[in-house]
Amino acid sequence: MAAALLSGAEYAALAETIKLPTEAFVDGGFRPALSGARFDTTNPATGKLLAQIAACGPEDVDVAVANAKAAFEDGRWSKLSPNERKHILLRFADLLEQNAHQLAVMESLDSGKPIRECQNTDVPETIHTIRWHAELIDKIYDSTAPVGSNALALVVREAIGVVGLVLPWNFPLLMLAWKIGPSLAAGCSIVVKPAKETTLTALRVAELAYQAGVPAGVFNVLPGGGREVGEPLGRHRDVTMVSFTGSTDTGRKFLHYAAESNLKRVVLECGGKNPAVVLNDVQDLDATARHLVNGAFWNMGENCSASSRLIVHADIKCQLLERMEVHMREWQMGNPLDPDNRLGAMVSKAHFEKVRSYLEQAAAEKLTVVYGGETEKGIYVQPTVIDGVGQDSRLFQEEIFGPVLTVTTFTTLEEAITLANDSVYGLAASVYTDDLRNAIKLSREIRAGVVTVNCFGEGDVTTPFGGYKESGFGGRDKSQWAHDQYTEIKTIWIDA
Ligand SMILES: NC(=O)C1=CN([C@@H]2O[C@H](COP(=O)(O)OP(=O)(O)OC[C@H]3O[C@@H](n4cnc5c(N)ncnc54)[C@H](O)[C@@H]3O)[C@@H](O)[C@H]2O)C=CC1
Ligand code: BAL
Repeated sequence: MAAALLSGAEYAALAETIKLPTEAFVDGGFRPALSGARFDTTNPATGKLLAQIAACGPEDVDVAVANAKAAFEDGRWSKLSPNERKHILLRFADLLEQNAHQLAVMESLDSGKPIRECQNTDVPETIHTIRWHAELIDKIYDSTAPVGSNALALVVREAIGVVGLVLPWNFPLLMLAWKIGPSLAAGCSIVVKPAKETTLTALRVAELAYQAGVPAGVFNVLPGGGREVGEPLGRHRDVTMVSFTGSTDTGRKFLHYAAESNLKRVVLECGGKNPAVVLNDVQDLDATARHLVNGAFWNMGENCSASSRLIVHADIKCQLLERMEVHMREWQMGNPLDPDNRLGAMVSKAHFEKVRSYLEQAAAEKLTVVYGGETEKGIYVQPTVIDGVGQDSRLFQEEIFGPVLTVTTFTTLEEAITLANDSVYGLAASVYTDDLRNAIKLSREIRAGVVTVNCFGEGDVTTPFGGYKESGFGGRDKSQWAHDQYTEIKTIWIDA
């Protein structure tokens, strides 16, 4: 359950009093980068300096991985019984819950996300994810193979070893949870590399895990850049697996790092350009409009599964856009610490400029801006709907990762399927129809890892999340399938 929202004044007061973590977390304690280097982290909504954070490098990766490996090999975590790990992780979830307001404020300050989302979604989902994987771990059975009576063949799962978890900035807490939940439950030791833009909550979470009883060396966090920390982790020979969420371009690099080092397992959760297909049989246009607005603009569209391409039957486009406009008026934008706001700031000036460049591209292509289209204060982007976007437009093909929804029309179901699948990505899709046969056909024919019908979402912790095509590689986050990522399968054959 989410903790109750505070008032804007209470959040502002809390923001002033929180002691922000600034050091790397290695071997159970905070320590500066070995080089002594630091980088500035600012509040994107105000541009004000929040903290100067340890800027780790390859030498810090070596130390953290050595500690993680020592912890894995001596078994202080990996060889505890699943039940023992479960109890520590449940204590960890309780500590997260006790610090819910603090974590929500840190997340909002660091990323520009609206506090109401941090408090109502990111923090409670993070806690729920840790609890769910903790509860799962002592309920997964190993197997016996169907061999003859002269032997016993066991198929057992074992933790994969030292895992590098490389994170994006759009859901700093939740992506951390999706990866630490199953990896810690399985018994792995982990080295987390948060995005440089959003480091704070990962550091605090590691401290809370240690306080809950996760032993020193098991959960390490190294702030720093992709080149300085991400690449050395990806290339380290003692790292047996990397789980990554971020852009497809960077994901590709981890495959190179693995190929050029120790063939570590690589799991990638990358970009998306997700279609929302609306058929003209849909009865409840208002509910459809509400879901579409949520799908496109939740988290400012900084979401790999955002419904960013509306593919709508030509007959109902105008009515649908009118209904959507009504809902969009409810999405107030501004100070992320004001709980009335549903849209906050873009995560960084650089990302703001990227999103703005697509608004300029729309103008260059002479596309019709139906709603929004403006920026505010050099860091906010209005929720924007752009009509008449053809398949060849960059706006149709490229991941904008901002609050920009393109609109394209179709007249036949086959045309809708072709448009939906016309993407290098295949992460998520939504279909809106009251015809069950059409719902089944579209759900089956759209090449995406998650398809929602008459709603937008990513399922919950019980359902796997990951993509087809260039959206993903190697495994799934969430659900019992996430455990597959972090475990090896071993055969033990015993002759009679
Ligand atoms: N799938 C998703 O959820 C995300 C997608 N993106 C997409 O990527 C675009 C660019 O955002 P970025 O922050 O630049 O994403 P990114 O993919 O570069 O960053 C993700 C993580 O990879 C690390 N990294 C970056 N370069 C690396 C390298 N050469 N070797 C190892 N690690 C490296 C980063 O420090 C960060 O921790 C966004 O505009 C968006 O389109 C960004 C974040 C999340
Ligand atoms: N929406 C959760 C996955 C992601 O955006 O990275």
